[in-house]
Amino acid sequence: MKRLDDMSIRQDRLGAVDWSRLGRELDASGAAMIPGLLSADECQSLVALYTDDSHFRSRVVMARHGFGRGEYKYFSYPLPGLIQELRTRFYPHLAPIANRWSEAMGIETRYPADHADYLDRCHAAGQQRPTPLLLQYAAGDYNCLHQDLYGEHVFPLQMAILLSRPGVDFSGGEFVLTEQRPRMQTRPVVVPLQQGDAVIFAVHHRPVRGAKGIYRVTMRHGVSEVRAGHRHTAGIIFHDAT
Ligand SMILES: O=C(O)CCC(=O)C(=O)O
Ligand SMILES: [Fe+2]
Repeated sequence: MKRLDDMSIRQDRLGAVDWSRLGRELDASGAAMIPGLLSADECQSLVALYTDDSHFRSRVVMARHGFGRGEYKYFSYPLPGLIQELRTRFYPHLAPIANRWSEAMGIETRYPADHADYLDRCHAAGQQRPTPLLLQYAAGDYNCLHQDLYGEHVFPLQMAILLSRPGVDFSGGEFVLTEQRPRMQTRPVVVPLQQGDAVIFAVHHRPVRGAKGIYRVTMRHGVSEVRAGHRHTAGIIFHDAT
């Protein structure tokens, strides 16, 4: 297993991401998958970090807060190399989509091209604590539908990466999104992730073009019950927390 700080995502894997497809899928449904973003080795290295508390600022037991069942840990700064790299290298591709969404929804916020500049804005507003996290679920665990909001500043897209193998390490535990449309019933979406696959999705709102113009839908995400085994994920949120 490689040491995480020596790791850097292979250029070809980021180079292989079809950013225009990603943008089209996000515009159409509020979520887009990136198959095979991380190797099995990289996934295992991230899972192995979970038990080493020197990497984390806090641990949350979900049942204590009514969030579901299972637990997660927020990384501390400096982030492990791979997580830092994913966060800074994805952001510039997502900021134009975020800006397009702001404009479509009539929101004034615009996002700078570089993640460091966006973090400066969060930090100046008192959102200084890192939000990337690792989640761990055992049989019977689940994650209630939620939105990862941590203050006034919200970057409207986030990423989750499945680190475990469905059908081998765990069963059940599907990544779920819901979309609540004005005056309509809520639409569910299941994202069929394999180990190393990432999903980019809307944090809380996204614009949808309807017959009478653009309207705003509310998104939530969660995880259905894990039926057997253990499931790990990495979450990358682009705003920091108060
Ligand atoms: O475990 C998952 O797939 C969901 C993780 C999550 O809620 C997040 O990354 O924000
Ligand atoms: Fe989440």
